[in-house]
Amino acid sequence: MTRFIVAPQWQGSSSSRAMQLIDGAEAIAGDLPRSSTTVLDVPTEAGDAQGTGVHRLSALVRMRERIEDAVRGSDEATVVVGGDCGVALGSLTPVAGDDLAVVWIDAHADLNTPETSPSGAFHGMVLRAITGEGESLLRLEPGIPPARLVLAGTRSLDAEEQRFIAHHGVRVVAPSEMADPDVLADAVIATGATRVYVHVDLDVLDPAEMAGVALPEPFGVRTVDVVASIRRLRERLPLAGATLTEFSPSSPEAAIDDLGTILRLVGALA
Ligand SMILES: NC(=[NH2+])NCCC[C@H](N)C(=O)O
Repeated sequence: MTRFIVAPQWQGSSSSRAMQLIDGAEAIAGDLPRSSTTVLDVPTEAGDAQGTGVHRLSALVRMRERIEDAVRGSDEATVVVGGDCGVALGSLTPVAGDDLAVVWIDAHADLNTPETSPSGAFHGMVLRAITGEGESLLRLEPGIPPARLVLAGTRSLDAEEQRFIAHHGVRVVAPSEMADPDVLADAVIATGATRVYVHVDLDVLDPAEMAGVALPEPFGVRTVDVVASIRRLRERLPLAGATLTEFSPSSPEAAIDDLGTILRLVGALA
C-alpha cells in the first residue's frame, strides 16, 4: 500500500497564503487512507533568510530534514503531499541516484536561483536545487543532471529559466502535447533513466478544472490527460517517489469542489 506524507510547508512571506496552503494540505489529508498517512507538524516558526535571498530558509531546511526522515526507509514509493512545491527536495533526496529521471508536471519550471528569483520564494527554485545548484543549505548533492529532467505542462517561464532550459536542452512537453500520453513516457524513456520521480503541481491543470492554486496560469492541461500520462509512464518505468503540491483553496467550500480532481491524481500516483 502506498504511503502518504502530508507536509504543510509554506515558503512565502504572506501569512494569508500560508494559511491557504496549510488548509489545503489538511483538506487533502482528510481524504487519504488514515492507516498509511503521516501528517507532519506545521512549521510555524517564521524562519530566517540568513541573508541568502530565500524566504524562511532556516524553517525550510528543518522541514526538509523532517520530510527526508519520514520518507527514508520505506521499500515502496512515498507520495508527499504539500504544502508548496519546495517539499519535493526532502521527498526526492532519499531516492536520488544516477538512474533516476525527474518529471516536473507544473505550469512553472521552478528553475530560479536565489539571485534570479522574482519572489524569493523557494517553490520557484526547487527544481534548480534538485540539479545541485542554488543556495548551498538547500540543495541536492550530487544533483540530478539536466539531461535527466523532463518538464511537462510548462507555460510560465522567467528569463533565467528560459536560459537554463535552452542551455542544457531540457525536454519540455508542452501542455497541448499532453493529450497523447505516450509523449511524456517516451520523453522520460529517452533520458536513459530506469526509475522515475513524478512531481505534480496542481497549477499545471487548466484553471477551469482547478481553482485552488495561488498562481493559476491559463491554457493548462486537462486532469484526464495528466492522469493518463502518469499511468502510461508507470507502465514503462517504476515510480521512485512523487509529490502533489500547491493546493491553496480560498475557503473550505471552494476546497470541496477541487478535492475530487485531486483524488484522481492521487489515484494515478498511488
Ligand atoms: N511551483 C510554483 N508554483 N512556482 C511558482 C514560481 C513563480 C516564479 N517563477 C518564481 O520564481 O517565484
